[in-house]
Amino acid sequence: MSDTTPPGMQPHPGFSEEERDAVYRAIFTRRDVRSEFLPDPVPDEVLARVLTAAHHAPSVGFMQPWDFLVIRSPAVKARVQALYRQANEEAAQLFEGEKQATYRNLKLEGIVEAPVNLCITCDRRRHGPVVVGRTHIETMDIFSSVCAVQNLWLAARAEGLGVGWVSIFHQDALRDTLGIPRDILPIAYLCMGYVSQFHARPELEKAGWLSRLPLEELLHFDGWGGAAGEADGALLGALGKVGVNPEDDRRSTPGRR
Ligand SMILES: Cc1cc2c(cc1C)N(C[C@H](O)[C@H](O)[C@H](O)COP(=O)(O)O)c1[nH]c(=O)[nH]c(=O)c1N2
Repeated sequence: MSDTTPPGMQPHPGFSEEERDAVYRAIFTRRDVRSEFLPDPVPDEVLARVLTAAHHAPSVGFMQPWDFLVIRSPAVKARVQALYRQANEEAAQLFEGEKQATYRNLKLEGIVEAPVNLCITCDRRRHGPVVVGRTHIETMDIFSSVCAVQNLWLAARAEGLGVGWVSIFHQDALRDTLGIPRDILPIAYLCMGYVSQFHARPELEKAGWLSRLPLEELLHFDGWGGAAGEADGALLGALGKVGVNPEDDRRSTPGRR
């Protein structure tokens, strides 16, 4: 197979069925984790793999605008958690009545329990003001850093590691606490570690906050609001057959394989 591969090209574009299924399994079983972290340390080889996966994300103009802060110090984590608590109190006030009570019952971070915290940033000036692909939409650098977050999140899931994204912070306060320069944007604060188990469905869905929207209702054909034509019927039929994730919570996937 590789005999005919031209230099600089990959030997074969396809995945075996098993490899393909493993990718989808990582996607469909990835969860935002807040409560199930175990204290077990994350081996450096594993951390190196998920960070390298993040660094191999796509980026506008190959800008690679990210940096990765690896936070393991309990003192730093405690300071970050204090920022979260203050912001979360402000957040709770934004909801009224029963919704506020439900909000207050949600656990929305695992900063101290997770053995590793990561902050992924975006250097908006990396490689100068003109970047291929970012000439008209300036926020493309931010989107690129988010791609790194997603790569890391999926790689972590494949490693049996849970990741929780915490975004309830004043951005400047987070910057100051972590010594991040003013011109660098903190994109994601992530809590990561091995977990006792992964929830089968998003926790916000389990808590009755919101549920997954039907994908069919989010599809538009040949323009915004475009209805499905005859040619689109097979796609709509196929959507219903995609095996995703057991809806049954009892079948939550074990953290370690
Ligand atoms: C940009 C961004 C920001 C946040 C999140 C996600 C993303 C993409 N999520 C996680 C979010 O609640 C979760 O992804 C959804 O509820 C769907 O659940 P699963 O990720 O499928 O488990 C999240 N979760 C949380 O507990 N505290 C938070 O501050 C945030 N912030």
